Amino acid sequence: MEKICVAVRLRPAVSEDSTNGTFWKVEDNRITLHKIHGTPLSTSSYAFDHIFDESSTNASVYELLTKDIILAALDGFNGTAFAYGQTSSGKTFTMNGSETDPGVIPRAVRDVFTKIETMCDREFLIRVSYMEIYNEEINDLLVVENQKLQIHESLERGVFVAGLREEIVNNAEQVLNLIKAGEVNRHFGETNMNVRSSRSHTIFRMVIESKGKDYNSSNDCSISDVVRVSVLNLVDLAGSERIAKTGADGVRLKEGKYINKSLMILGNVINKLSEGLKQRGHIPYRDSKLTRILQPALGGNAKTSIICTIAPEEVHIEETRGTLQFASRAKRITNCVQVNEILTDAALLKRQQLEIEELRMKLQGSRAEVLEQEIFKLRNDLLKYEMECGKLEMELEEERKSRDQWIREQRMKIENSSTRSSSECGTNDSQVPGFLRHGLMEEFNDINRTSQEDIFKSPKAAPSAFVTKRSKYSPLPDYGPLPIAFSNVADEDMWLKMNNGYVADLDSLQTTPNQKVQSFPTSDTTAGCASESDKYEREVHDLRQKLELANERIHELEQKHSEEVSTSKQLMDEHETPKHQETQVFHALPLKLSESVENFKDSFEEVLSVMQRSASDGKLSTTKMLSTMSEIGAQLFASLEVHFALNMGCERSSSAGNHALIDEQKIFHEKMNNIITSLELLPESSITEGQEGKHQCSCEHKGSGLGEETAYSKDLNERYERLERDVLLLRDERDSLLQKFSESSQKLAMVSCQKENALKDLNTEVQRRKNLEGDVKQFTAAFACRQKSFISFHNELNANIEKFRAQTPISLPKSFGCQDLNML
Ligand SMILES: Nc1ncnc2c1ncn2[C@@H]1O[C@H](COP(=O)(O)OP(=O)(O)OP(=O)(O)O)[C@@H](O)[C@H]1O
Repeated sequence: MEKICVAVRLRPAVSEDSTNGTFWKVEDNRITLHKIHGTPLSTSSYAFDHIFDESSTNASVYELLTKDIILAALDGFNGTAFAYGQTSSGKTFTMNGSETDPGVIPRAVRDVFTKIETMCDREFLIRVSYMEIYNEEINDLLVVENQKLQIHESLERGVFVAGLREEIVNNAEQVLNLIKAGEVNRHFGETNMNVRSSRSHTIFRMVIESKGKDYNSSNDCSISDVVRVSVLNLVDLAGSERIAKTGADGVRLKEGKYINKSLMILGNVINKLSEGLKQRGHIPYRDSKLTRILQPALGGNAKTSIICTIAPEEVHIEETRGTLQFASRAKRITNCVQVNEILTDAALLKRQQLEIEELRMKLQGSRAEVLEQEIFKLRNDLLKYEMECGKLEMELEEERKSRDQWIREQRMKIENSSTRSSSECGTNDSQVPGFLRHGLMEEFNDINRTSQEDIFKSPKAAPSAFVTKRSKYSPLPDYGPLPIAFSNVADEDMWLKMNNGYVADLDSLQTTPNQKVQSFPTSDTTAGCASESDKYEREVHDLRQKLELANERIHELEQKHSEEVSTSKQLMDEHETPKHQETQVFHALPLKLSESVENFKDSFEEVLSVMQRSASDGKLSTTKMLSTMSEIGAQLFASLEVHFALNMGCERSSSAGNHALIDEQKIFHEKMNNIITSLELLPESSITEGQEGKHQCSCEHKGSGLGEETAYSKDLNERYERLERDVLLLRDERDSLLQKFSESSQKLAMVSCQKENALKDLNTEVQRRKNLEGDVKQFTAAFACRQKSFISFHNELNANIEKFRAQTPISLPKSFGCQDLNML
């Protein structure tokens, strides 16, 4: 990565009164706007790689800024140098120069050829072209007829102008003459700012090709076979202009618009490139022909330098600031520079031959490595598969055991029953009817045999569902029993043998169980292949049988799972019912309590109304009233207490609880009725007594009656307060019940959640088993696939070697393989 080199050149002032208020002052690599006789303006201070003041010469600009790029171009690096600035700021003067002070381009041309002469060890081929971009059209300055040329891009040449004349040149004079000729065709025009203003951007291009002179005939790729190609662009841009200042109209105006537009796009590209790599996004190179052609120089593979020319006049201060800001942004751009080397056909051939040789050397080792890796992979696969088989075998063993157990039980039962029937009927075995004796004994002998022998051989008869189920594994009686240990079967040797000899189509076995394994003998099939083939066929069948067993097992597990699911559901339902009842009770409890209170309230009101009546009739003495009230209160609270206790105790809606409540209600009613009756049946005497007493009292103690009433109301207040407290207590009680209810609901939810998790686990287990089954199938398929690929690889290799032997004049050793051919 390399930063673009940016310099600023201040042209000498062209008018006397240019420094009235401010002036640009150059100090080392910094340029600052100063006030006349005053301080520098810190906001207008810029630093660059180089700053050339008014007294600078083109020679110094070239030496410091461009020479390195020109020399690097001779070493194969792309290079670009361009001048940027407002109109009349000295771009053309810098690039082309004058008779006395040649500019960058003539100096570069001379330097190129001077340097070439010193590079005796290399041969150079230099082609030059000269073009302009005028009103966004590319014209060839060396051939007037070549107008409106198009830009193309190719992998080999990158971005290029199609149809542009490229002149092969041998010396500097030749090039300078071509430039001179091209200058004639260039568009210049007069504006208020510049009598000879460039109306187009010009690009002088040198394509420098070189290769080493010494030729080394050894096998190594000689440096003379490597060609360096670099492109050197020396660009004189048209200057940005303010129409008000240039006074352009008509053609000049149109030109000015094109110039400004393309410079604006150049500014955009520079802006984008000056942003960080992450932020920059799309770079609009294609928005103008200028940026498209300069694309490699801007953020691409080129060493680039920019000379920004500025005018010192105060009147141009804004344009100068603009140019300096452009230069500041350009300073942040980095290019990725590398030598451009291409190979001649001979070099390519040599390099490829070397590579082939290297590969050939490696081949022996690499082939073995590849095979080893393959074997290692297969071994791993086999290990996995063996583990799976081991698992299946264990399951199978369990099945066997359970079946044997079942058979033993059945045998015992039969034996018992036959003993019973013999003793009951007074017969012995010989007396059992032949068909029965034969049937039973035959059947269980068969079962016994089946349990002891190969489980894949079906019993002759099917005495139970269990054996019937197992009998479906029987249609392969031709094959031997399962190998004792599967790990002994498929090993590295087996793979090697198989790949040397034949291949079994396991895919077809997968779909058509009864089909025989097909083998494909090759030219070097050995006699032992047939027996090997049989062995592998058997193994494949065994594997298939194991797979089927696994399927069966999975099926059983699924059944178990579904049974468990249904059991769980049942449990859930059972759990739900009491929960529902509980919920109902909890909801009903406050209602019941309020019902009870309501009932008591009715009874109490009834008694109170009787008492009020009696009191107003004068039937009831205060003492009696008080004692009756106390009695009623005591009864009421006692009954309420009982009610609450019953409601709480019997909240699970037991009918006994309800009956007790009703009974308690009845008792209370009876008591109240008794009180009412006793009040209504008060003897007249007592009333009179009471009245007299009352009268007496009123006469004798006028004030004491008032005292009684006050005590009475006080008593009532107290009772009222007590009742209120009780109501509060009841409310608290109700709240705590509700609290308990919500806690219980939460617990219930937790239990349900646990239940669901258990169900999920069960499902996962089933899924896992299914996946396992899939894996086993996949492995079987991969097994077959690998066999095929080994055979085809072998055949292809042989064919390629034969083909190559026939085609190539180079005699190759026998070990030369197909990889060498691919490389070629
Ligand atoms: N460093 C310099 N020393 C002496 N004269 C200069 C210098 N720079 C520019 N000039 C003079 O200033 C005038 C304008 O310069 P030039 O034509 O190079 O400007 P330009 O930037 O190319 O303008 P345009 O963009 O319009 O083509 C010319 O007469 C040129 O000789």
